[in-house]
Amino acid sequence: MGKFKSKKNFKNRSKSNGQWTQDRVVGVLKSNEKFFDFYKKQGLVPEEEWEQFVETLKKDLPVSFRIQGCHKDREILCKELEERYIAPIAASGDAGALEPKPLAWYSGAYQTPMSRSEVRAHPTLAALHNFLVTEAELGNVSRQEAVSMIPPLLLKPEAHHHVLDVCAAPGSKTMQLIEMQHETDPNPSGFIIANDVDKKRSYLLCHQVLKRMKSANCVVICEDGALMPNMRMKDDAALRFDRVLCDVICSGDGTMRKNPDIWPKWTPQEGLGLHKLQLSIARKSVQQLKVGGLMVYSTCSMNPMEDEAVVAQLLREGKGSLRLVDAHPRLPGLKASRGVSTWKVFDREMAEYATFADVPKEGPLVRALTESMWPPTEEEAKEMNLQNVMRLLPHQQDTGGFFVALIERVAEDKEEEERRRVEARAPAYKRQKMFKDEPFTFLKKDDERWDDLKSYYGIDESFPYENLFNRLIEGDNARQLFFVNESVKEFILNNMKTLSIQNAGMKMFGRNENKVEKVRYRISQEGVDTLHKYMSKQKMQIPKEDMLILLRAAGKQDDKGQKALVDMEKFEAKEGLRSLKSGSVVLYVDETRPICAWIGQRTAAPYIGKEERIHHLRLLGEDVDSMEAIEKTKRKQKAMEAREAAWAEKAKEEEKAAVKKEGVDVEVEGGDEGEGQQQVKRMKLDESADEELKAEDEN
Ligand SMILES: C[S@@+](CC[C@H](N)C(=O)[O-])C[C@H]1O[C@@H](n2cnc3c(N)ncnc32)[C@H](O)[C@@H]1O
Repeated sequence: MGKFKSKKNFKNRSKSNGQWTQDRVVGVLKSNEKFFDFYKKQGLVPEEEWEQFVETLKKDLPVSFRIQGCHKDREILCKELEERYIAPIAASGDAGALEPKPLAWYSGAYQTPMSRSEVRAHPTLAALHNFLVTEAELGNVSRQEAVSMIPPLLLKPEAHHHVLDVCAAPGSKTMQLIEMQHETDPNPSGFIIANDVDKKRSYLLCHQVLKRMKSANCVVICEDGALMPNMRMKDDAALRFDRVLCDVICSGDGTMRKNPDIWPKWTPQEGLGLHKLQLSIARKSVQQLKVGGLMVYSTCSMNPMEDEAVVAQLLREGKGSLRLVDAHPRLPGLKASRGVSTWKVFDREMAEYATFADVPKEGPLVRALTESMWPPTEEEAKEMNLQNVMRLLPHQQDTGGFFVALIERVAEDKEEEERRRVEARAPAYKRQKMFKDEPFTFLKKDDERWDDLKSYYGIDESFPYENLFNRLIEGDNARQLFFVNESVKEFILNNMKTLSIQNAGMKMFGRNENKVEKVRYRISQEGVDTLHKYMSKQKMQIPKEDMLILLRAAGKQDDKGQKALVDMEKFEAKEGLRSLKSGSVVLYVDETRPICAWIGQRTAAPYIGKEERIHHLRLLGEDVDSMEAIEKTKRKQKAMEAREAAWAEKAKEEEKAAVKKEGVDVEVEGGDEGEGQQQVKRMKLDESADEELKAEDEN
């Protein structure tokens, strides 16, 4: 349906009242008769709102974002955003440039009616866009779809809570949960277990969530949420969670504004096909909840098959142990429809089946459909209170479509308890996972590495060094040391034999490759905020002007393309700096904002990434617009090169496939592909997948 062959036909845009509308984008016709028929018949959208519903779905998704709730410089960032980036847009008088406005229901969150590509391309919004990109890379800003911010807000995790995020990648909600745990306590005693069944996506959680959030209380695991092994804490005590987020895989018909290719593909079959999987993930997830604990079940689909039908079956199976909490009063200012207790079941061709008994007993349908897909009886509906859930329709506040249910466990699930008791009696080897990961080795009391670090950096005895770990049995040679809080350590030690734990916490030290230095590890910027408070050596306050010299130079390169080192003579504090040992140091103007650096006898250089450098310069009052513009150009160039390389690779593959098809044995230039070439190819494919996931993560 609706695919256009020529690129010329791709765009058919018009602009009215300062708002873009699009009927077709990148070859996709934004229309689908089955979709319209299905949603009209479900009656989820009031008749008088139908036109507006459809019109909104056809528009590109507006850009929304929020400033990290627990960031120590949140107020400065909010002020910068308001005064430096938003106010000029409002003052520009440009009718096509619409400034972001605060969301009524979430402090620190904003939305502009403009789409991502419009914001990126509009000159008046260029500085804002660059600000968002830099700060999002550091986790200080989250470029997250507005409705996707709702589940963590309903869960409201507290600092001491144990939280499980069952389907976590790419991780925007995990980041929000981590943030919320840190809002009342900078060192929360609880933890967040972020899980995803997909290995690659769980790596993404490690690379983006753990790295960006710099938190000691998050663990990434890779398990099937529908078969999640039971988890334990000290003394073999069963681990039950205070909060569970079950943001399941879904048909995503609420994301059509962002993913227009869903339009032609959509049929009722998508929802039917996912219902069983969603139910099995949700069923296992709700079993992880302690009495009094809360679970959010959410989807970015508006289809009752994936939404109310799953929730209703959970309640039915819960036999009174679960209660549906009214989510609506918890977020005043948010417009949402209430859930429904009746809906219709259609097959792929839109044939309706009034009851499960009406499904033909022969043929594929009887295997595909289950009784749980049908609405509850009147009697059941009275008990279930499905009106308590939220359905967010795109036209209600110019967002994507979304569904959220807030479920409380009010009593133990007796059958589940019995299952767990039987399982606990099984011999330990039967409970172990099939594949072994690198073990987590925590530093011990007599660990030489700790003595080394303690004396070199003057780290106070009160620092919980036994919460540092590496991923090798013979730890002495480990490349990195990570730091976690006490409860994460307990979790890892009690579950690493049965769970596939990918990584945890923040990187605090990286191995020193420079043989001249007298210490094995240098300090990593990710861990410096936590560590520097315990340090008495290799740390120094410097004047603001010195810090500016250091950070400005960090972006420059010398003639040979090497990072430029700053001549020590340029610093006002040169005498003090020379009194430190050559190597890894922590420098600051204001002690709340330390940065890692390296000093030698004659030169110095910061040990931080480019975004971190821009961020620190911004906080020191420097105008960073031109630096961010340069970074944007570099990103564009890199993306273009990656695209060209991918096309070249694809063309080569196609050529090879065509030749093979003709039965001709061709010799690839330079001979057969060796293992090395194949490995490079695999790495390239991995990188391009990473880029795709990254793009998905950024709205
Ligand atoms: C809607 S996305 C989650 C989005 C995420 N919560 C966020 O806010 O960034 C669904 C995720 O579920 C994962 N998934 C699919 N089946 C799963 C299963 N059986 N167990 C755990 N995760 C699963 C997918 O890999 C996907 O990353």
